Amino acid sequence: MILTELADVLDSRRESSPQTSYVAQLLQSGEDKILKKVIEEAGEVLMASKDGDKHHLIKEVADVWFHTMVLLTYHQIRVEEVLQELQQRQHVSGLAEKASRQPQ
Ligand SMILES: N=c1c2ncn([C@@H]3O[C@H](COP(=O)(O)OP(=O)(O)OP(=O)(O)O)[C@@H](O)[C@H]3O)c2ncn1[C@@H]1O[C@H](COP(=O)(O)O)[C@@H](O)[C@H]1O
Repeated sequence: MILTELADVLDSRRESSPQTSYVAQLLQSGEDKILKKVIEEAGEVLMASKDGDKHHLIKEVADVWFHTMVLLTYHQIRVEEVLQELQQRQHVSGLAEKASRQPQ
């Protein structure tokens, strides 16, 4: 799956030179620089959503996903842990399911 493959590449960049790798550059710049990129890209998602160009929005969401994955790599958290969290929520929540359990 693309997210786990990307996570493997990001992990491998821990050892890379910042001169040849954007990810190594970010990881070595530290948490604040990575957080700044996440916030910056989230702002760009907002603008892309408002401008009504779906292709632009797709690109900006990809940028946010990518930079949040760099943040996970920085904290040595695997993307599978986030995927697992989302998967668990499928069984936990759901307004429709809650409504179906309410007495009529
Ligand atoms: N998915 C991406 C990806 N998306 C965006 N970017 C880079 O993110 C950077 C930031 O984009 P911006 O538009 O914000 O550019 P900027 O404002 O000049 O950047 P800053 O100076 O603020 O950091 C650009 O340099 C893009 O090339 C990415 N760089 C890498 N990847 C993936 O990460 C892998 C490893 O990359 P390297 O570490 O560079 O080999 C690659 O194989 C790709 O799969």
